[in-house]
Amino acid sequence: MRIDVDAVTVTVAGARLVEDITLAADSGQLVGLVGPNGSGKSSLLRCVYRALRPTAGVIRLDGEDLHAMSPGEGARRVAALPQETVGEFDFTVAETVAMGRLPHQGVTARTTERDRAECRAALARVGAGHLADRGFLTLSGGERQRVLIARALAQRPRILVLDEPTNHLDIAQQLDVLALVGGSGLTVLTALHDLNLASVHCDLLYVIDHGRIVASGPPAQVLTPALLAEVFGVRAHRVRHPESGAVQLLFDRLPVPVCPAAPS
Ligand SMILES: Nc1ncnc2c1ncn2[C@@H]1O[C@H](COP(=O)(O)OP(=O)(O)OP(=O)(O)O)[C@@H](O)[C@H]1O
Repeated sequence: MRIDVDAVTVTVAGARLVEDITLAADSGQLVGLVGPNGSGKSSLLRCVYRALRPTAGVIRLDGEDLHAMSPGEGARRVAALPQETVGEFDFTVAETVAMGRLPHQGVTARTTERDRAECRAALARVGAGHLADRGFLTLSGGERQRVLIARALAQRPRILVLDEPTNHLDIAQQLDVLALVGGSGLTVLTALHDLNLASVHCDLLYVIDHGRIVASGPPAQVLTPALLAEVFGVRAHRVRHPESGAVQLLFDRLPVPVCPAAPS
């Protein structure tokens, strides 16, 4: 399923968080959103998983206005892994993943054998089948992250929205999660801070700065030293991965400009 974000602006309490953003992810693409802290990545993603409504602009899924859909219709198409998911209640892992099936259940919310099978399969895909009976709140950060990805997969969406999915994960798990979502066949829109992971795994990158898209394209075209200096304030050296040939980056901090002293 294709997603088109068309001229989306988000204003909250007079603050413009996202300004006139247009981007697209084609069916099956893994599209990365990169940008400094506070640049607006989460705010844009929140619009795509409908935690926020754009102040202007429209988001379309295969041409249909996402925000005109019912909550159930939206949830059968888009699943999300928000940046920080705070669970107050001590559900088991199996119960947590089962919440992903709610959009497929009628008003009775009756769990079927198919729901249970989908949940078991989703947990197995993220290598967390053995955690099914554990309390969610007893899990490590990395285990929680995998369970929440399983919940999103159990939802059987067409589009997956991930906000920093590699947070809390060790390096092997980071690589596994991105390979998993990249090979899922779903259209994936993800915020990522690790530009080297983004370079290897994303088909397309959008760079966001101060709420606006400032560059877009295939990673090797986008991640240039000039752009990284301007947007992130770092000096980047590009090297090629010796086996895959993918662009990888080594960083130095650029000197932070010193503000001239105010006249006394
Ligand atoms: N509800 C809100 N009210 C006011 N300002 C907000 C609100 N939500 C976010 N912001 C501000 O909007 C800006 C963009 O925040 P956002 O979380 O979208 O950035 P981000 O790129 O995801 O950042 P990070 O990489 O640190 O997660 C920040 O300055 C943030 O403080």
